[in-house]
Order: sequence, then structure tokens, then C-alpha cells
Amino acid sequence: MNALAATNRNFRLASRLLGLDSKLEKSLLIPFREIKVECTIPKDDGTLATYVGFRIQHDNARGPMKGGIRYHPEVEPDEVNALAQLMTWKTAVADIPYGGAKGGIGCNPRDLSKSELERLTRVFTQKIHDLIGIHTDVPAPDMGTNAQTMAWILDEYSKFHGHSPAVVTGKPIDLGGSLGREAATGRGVVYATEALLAEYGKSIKGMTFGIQGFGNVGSWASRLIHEKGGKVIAVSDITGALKNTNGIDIPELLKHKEATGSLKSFNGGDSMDPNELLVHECDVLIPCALGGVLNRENAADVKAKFIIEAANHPTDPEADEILSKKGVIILPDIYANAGGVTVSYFEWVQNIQGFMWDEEKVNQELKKYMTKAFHNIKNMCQSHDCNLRMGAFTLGVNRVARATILRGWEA
Ligand SMILES: NC(=O)C1=CN([C@@H]2O[C@H](COP(=O)(O)OP(=O)(O)OC[C@H]3O[C@@H](n4cnc5c(N)ncnc54)[C@H](OP(=O)(O)O)[C@@H]3O)[C@@H](O)[C@H]2O)C=CC1
Ligand SMILES: O=C(O)CCC(=O)C(=O)O
Repeated sequence: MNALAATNRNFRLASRLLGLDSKLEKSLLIPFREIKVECTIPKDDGTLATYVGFRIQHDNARGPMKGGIRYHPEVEPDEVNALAQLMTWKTAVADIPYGGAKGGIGCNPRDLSKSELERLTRVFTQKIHDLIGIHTDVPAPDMGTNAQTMAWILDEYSKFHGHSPAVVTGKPIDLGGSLGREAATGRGVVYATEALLAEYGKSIKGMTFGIQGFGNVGSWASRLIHEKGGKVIAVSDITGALKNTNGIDIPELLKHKEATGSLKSFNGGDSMDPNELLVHECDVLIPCALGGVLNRENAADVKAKFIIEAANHPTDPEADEILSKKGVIILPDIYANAGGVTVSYFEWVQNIQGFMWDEEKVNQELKKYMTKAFHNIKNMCQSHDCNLRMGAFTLGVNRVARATILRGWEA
């Protein structure tokens, strides 16, 4: 099932549990605005190259639309649409005053030089600058983009609208970024994992973890789990996968990845088939890369007892069903990875106030938001007799539906 069909399905199940009116259900599903732009840039060798960029603004009932920008070869409208919708429910689950959006450019950032990436980002910003803004739509990093990408967007946007640090989050600290934002998604994943494990009388210390993806989210989650005494026994990136039953030395692996750009040839573990990672023996599996990686092909073979969805929509509905029959507990993406957008909200607040928080305050507030959201989800699970995914969806959808009704959608 494609990402949009899967996301719509989860939304509809939640809508039925909540007993939403069918007209309201339809209005919540259809995106507010879909933007598709052509981005042509000169390559370093003087030839021209054209890429297609998207920004899908899903809903703004609860506040400005918010969500990352992804640079990846698989960026296409249905995927971006699904990711934008997930942002709407995620910001509502986190209880931060935003709606949802997502954007992306179909490109392979690994094949572009830094100056090509800068030109592409600036052209994309020129095409969408009048449709984003501090109180309308605030982009942030996602797969294949980072603080530098946000700096280029900020600079290009400011040429049209004056200096506007709050138009993007996940910026470099020197341009008004928040302390703690870079680590925030991984840190939020760890707070979410702690909240879940505590329900089962367990903690991170001594448990074994398999982590797919070693970029921003995967590397920070690995580092913090390692610091808390968890054993990361398998990791992967696009170049390959690595296992060590005694636990991988994550600080050493981080140095190796920084130096070589890949996990390959690290001598603190044995290499393994990357497809093996998802079905490797471990207590907790954390997908931190692409969507749809857990599907009917591999779900029956998953050995983990807990899955923490750090990536967006890593589990397709068929896998969801198979895994739940096996008794695997899944902490859903719209909660598990909400730490990133939560600290993006703190960054936006700091920019608007013109006052910087210290990192301790950022992390303390993040923990408060993640813990509160977990308990709110549990309450929805009890009220609707449903699993954690439906607990999170009903929580988010209900908040957006209430805001929509209060604003007078029937008028
Ligand atoms: N950044 C954020 O704040 C947030 C991100 N997310 C989600 O988390 C996920 C990861 O995002 P982020 O860490 O920012 O992205 P990055 O681009 O920083 O990292 C992505 C990682 O995934 C790896 N990867 C890509 N394709 C594969 C593959 N086929 N198999 C195994 N590994 C692969 C990459 O490998 P390599 O290192 O070799 O390139 C890289 O390690 C995405 O689903 C994103 O939407 C969710 C919330 C917020
Ligand atoms: O920080 C943000 O605004 C968005 C992060 C994001 O894209 C996501 O949560 O998937």
C-alpha cells in the first residue's frame, strides 16, 4: 500500500472511532494547498539540470503549517502528501500550536556538490517564498537536508521579506537556531522509548537495540541509548549494516562515520546484509530511515518485542496487522519522532521572543512534552480500546477536528 493510502486508512479508522461527521472527515483529508515547482539550476560543469520540488500544506486549523523539507530520489507527490498529513496529526499529538506541511525535491543530494545544493535550495525558495512565512508555513530539515539548507532558505527568503529567522527552524545556532534542535528528534525518541518501556517495568539499560539509519535521527538515538546503558547491537546506513552482539562502541562508530562518511570498514563489528537488520534478534527495533520498510515481506520475521517508529511511516498497514498479531508493541511515528518538531516550536518561540534558552531548558521542556503526550495517548487507548497507533491518531485527529469546528467550518 502506498504511503498516502496507508496514512488515509489510519486517519479514517481514527475518524470512525471518534464518530466524526463524514463531511468533516472529507475536509480534514484534503490538503489545504499543494505546490509543485520546476527548479532548473546550472550544474558545476555548466550544463542545466531540472528538478521537481513540492510543498504540500495539509492543514492550518491549529496554527501555522509546519514540517520538514526532504531531498531524496524517491520524493513524489503521494509520499509528500502523506508526510504533510502526518505532520498535522503529529503537531496535535505533541500539543504545539501548528498545523502540518511537508516538502521535498526529487534529487539525490549525494550526487550534488555543495554549490549545486545551494543553487537548488535558492531556486526552490524563490518559487515558494510567497507561500511560506512565520505565521503561514515554517519549513525545517528532514532526510537529506540539514541546518545549512535552512540557512540558505532563510537567506533567500529574507531577500524578499526582510530578515526573518523564524521562517525556518533547525537553523545553525549562529543564525538563531535553538540549542538542542539537532539532537531533538533522537532525544525525543529516547524519552518516548523510556516512557513506553516503563509501562512494562523495563528501562533502556541492558536492553538490546537494532537501529536502521545513522543520519541525524539514528546517530543521535544511538548515542543517547549508548549513554543510558542500552546495547546497540546492529546499525545500518545506505552503504551497509554492522552487528556486534556485545554492543557496538557508538562513540567510536560516530568518529568513523564522521571521518569516512559511512559505516563500512568499521572494525568494531561484523558486516551484515542491510535487509537483515530489520529481522535481527534484538529487544527494540528503531527504524530511522525510509518509510514502508516494515511490510508483508518481512513483518512475520521481526524478532524485536518493541518497535519505536523514529522514521515517518516505516510500518505499512499489512505489517502493522502481522506485528500486532505477534504481540509486538509499536510506538507510532506521530508520537515517537515528535521531539524534532517540538524543539522546532521552541526555536520559533525563541526567535519571536528574541530570547535564547539554554540547552538544559530545551531538553527539560522536551521531556515534559513527550511525557505528557505519552500519557494522553494512553488515555485515548483506554477510552477507545485501541492500540498505541490509534491512540495517537485519535488524540491528534480529535484536537484538529475540535479546532476546525470551533473556527466555524460549516459557515
Ligand atoms: N530530522 C528530523 O528532525 C526528523 C526526521 N524524521 C524522520 O526520520 C527519518 C530519518 O531522517 P534524518 O535522520 O533526518 O535523515 P538523514 O538524511 O540525516 O539520515 C537518513 C539516514 O538513513 C540512511 N538511509 C537512507 N536510505 C537507507 C536505506 N535504504 N537503508 C538504510 N539506511 C538508509 C542514510 O544513510 P547514509 O548516512 O549512508 O546517507 C542516513 O544514515 C526520516 O524518516 C525522517 O522523515 C522525523 C522527525 C524529525
Ligand atoms: O521540525 C520540524 O518542523 C519538522 C520535522 C519533520 O519534518 C517531522 O517531524 O517529520
